[in-house]
Amino acid sequence: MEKEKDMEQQEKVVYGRNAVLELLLKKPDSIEKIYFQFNTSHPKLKEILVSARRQKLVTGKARLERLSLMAGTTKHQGVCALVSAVSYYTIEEVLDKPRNTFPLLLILQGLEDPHNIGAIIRTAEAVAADAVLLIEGKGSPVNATVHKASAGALSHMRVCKVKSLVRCLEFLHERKFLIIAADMDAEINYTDIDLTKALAIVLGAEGSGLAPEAVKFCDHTVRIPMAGCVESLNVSVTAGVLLYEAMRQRLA
Ligand SMILES: C[S@@+](CC[C@H](N)C(=O)[O-])C[C@H]1O[C@@H](n2cnc3c(N)ncnc32)[C@H](O)[C@@H]1O
Repeated sequence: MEKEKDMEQQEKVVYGRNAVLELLLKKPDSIEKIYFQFNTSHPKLKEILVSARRQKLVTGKARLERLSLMAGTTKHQGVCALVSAVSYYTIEEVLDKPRNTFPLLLILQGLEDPHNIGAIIRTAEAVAADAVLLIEGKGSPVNATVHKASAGALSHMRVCKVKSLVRCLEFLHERKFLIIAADMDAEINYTDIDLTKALAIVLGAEGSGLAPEAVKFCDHTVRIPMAGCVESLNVSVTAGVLLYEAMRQRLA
């Protein structure tokens, strides 16, 4: 209970019809969830609901009262938005000011578990990667659990939210990036690839794995060999192995 309360305090709540609508129109990327009081028929609430559904923002009403209390008011006018504290970057912004001569990017393709995302951001920061990219509308948003699991790394690591995986990969190809996708069934061993040039690593989701378009638009799929009985590694462990191999090669 204490832990849950602590997590909630790291989240920001925006309440009221005009404020939420404004946010939906101007900064929809910053919204994690919108909570409604469905028994109201105010036209602006309907407008918010339609827009929220169009933008695939999950809605619910269970926590509305609690959120409005956190916001310090009960005058929520029937709607509250939970806003992430993270400011997302564009890939162009990242590449205009790269951290590395040959940038190193991680693309998380719809990861559902915020603990994994946080752990990956932590490792990405440990190797001074340039950015972690998320796909809009796929997987978990950057929420309080991600913040916590990143152990502060989120304040240093740039996070981008891209609209389309395919367009992102095409863009990176144009910028001469080598794109590899981590796949336990791949033929190429991850140590057999030169990871020293501009590099983007695509990681698949915990349950569904890599999307076919990730495989189609990457240069290589690579495997981390496994000797035991399990079918795959945890995705954050995969990220750690690949990022440290990239760092090892770059420092050699
Ligand atoms: C838990 S796995 C996904 C397992 C999923 N059930 C499947 O069938 O693809 C999550 C992601 O971690 C990466 N991964 C896990 N084990 C790997 C390995 N041995 N080699 C390369 N990538 C791996 C892949 O990107 C995979 O999509």
